[in-house]
Amino acid sequence: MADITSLLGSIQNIPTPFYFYDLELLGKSLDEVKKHGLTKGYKVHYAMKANANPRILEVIRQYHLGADAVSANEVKAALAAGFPKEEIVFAGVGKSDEEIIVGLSNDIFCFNCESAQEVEVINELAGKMGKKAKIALRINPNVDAKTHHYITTGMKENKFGLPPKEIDQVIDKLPQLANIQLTGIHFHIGSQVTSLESYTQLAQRANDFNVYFRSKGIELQHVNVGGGLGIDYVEPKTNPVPDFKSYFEVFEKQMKLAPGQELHFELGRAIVGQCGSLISKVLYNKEGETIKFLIIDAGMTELIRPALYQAEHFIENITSQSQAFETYDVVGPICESSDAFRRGIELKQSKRGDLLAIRSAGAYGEVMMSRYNLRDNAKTYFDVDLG
Ligand SMILES: Cc1ncc(COP(=O)(O)O)c(C=O)c1O
Ligand SMILES: N[C@@H](CCCC[NH3+])C(=O)O
Repeated sequence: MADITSLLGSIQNIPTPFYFYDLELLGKSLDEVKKHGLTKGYKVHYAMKANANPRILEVIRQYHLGADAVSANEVKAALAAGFPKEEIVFAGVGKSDEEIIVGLSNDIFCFNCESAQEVEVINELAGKMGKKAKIALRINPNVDAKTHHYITTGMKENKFGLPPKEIDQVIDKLPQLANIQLTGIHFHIGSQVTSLESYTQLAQRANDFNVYFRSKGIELQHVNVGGGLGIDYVEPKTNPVPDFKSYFEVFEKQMKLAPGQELHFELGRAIVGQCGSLISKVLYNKEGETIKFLIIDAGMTELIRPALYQAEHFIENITSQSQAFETYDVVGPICESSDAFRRGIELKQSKRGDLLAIRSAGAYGEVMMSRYNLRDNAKTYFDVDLG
């Protein structure tokens, strides 16, 4: 495996902090997606919001995944990376008219719609352009994803998906919407989901809705069960590839599709999460009354997940020669108290100049960087270019 620890000789002069991507590991995850998902005839649209680095997109495209975009710019980035237009889904709770027009002009596969009003707006814009837009309705399945409350999306009352009362409203209106073709239904229960039981419930709810639409005379071409499969943030080195086999098996066992109906997925984090590490240098050791701080040169500007969701990423000192361990709070340089990566963790004794690897940073890392404090964006490096 082309991990950063085998490339230390090549990275000594790279300015920190930087993102390091292990494309070999990315390939291993994609091999599993292919083996347990694609070969069963499932369509997987990669959720680009997790990581839209062009090199990452290029690798993912080689495995013939489609793209799940949530902005016009993501649609454009998918096209630029070579994803065929008929394999691009455009999702998102608040698509602007301009963004919808980008999707329509490019004849993308489908818009995942999240309100009755959005369906009408797409119909109107498509009409003006002389097009027929394919849509899927995102339905709120009311399934508890048992994940952080900031990233659970499928419960009864939240901004995502159609509230149940709007489903019939859309179905009843369909005959008047001449520029809309309803081709599917869509669900997504949340992110970093580790309970397969939640997916079993989702599959059962998806079956119920599938039957309901058929009872209304609507033959759906696809059922999209979203993404959200979680990764192991605690022991990323033991479990570098998520258990795609068990994940896809849940749907294989549970889904009752009509003949010819396709099953679609939108995975992001599970595909790219473990292949990225944020590499940062120790700037200072500071001793409080009881706490030993390691002040490092990466902060919430490079990886916001700990500050935003109290997420805990595995951290290791990859250059220390010491055999002794110490307990540290690893904190960033930003003027915010929440700018802390981990508190009270054991690391090899660390000193100014040592390099730390913050693991599992391939998803929602680089894409969520900010320039707060006018910091420069971290650059990205790939295993295949080093060593
Ligand atoms: C609608 C939708 N689809 C797919 C995803 C991808 O999720 P994940 O990266 O957790 O697989 C998300 C993000 O949670 C989402 O909101
Ligand atoms: N950005 C979040 C997840 C949100 C997923 C997008 N719907 C994270 O880092 O975990």
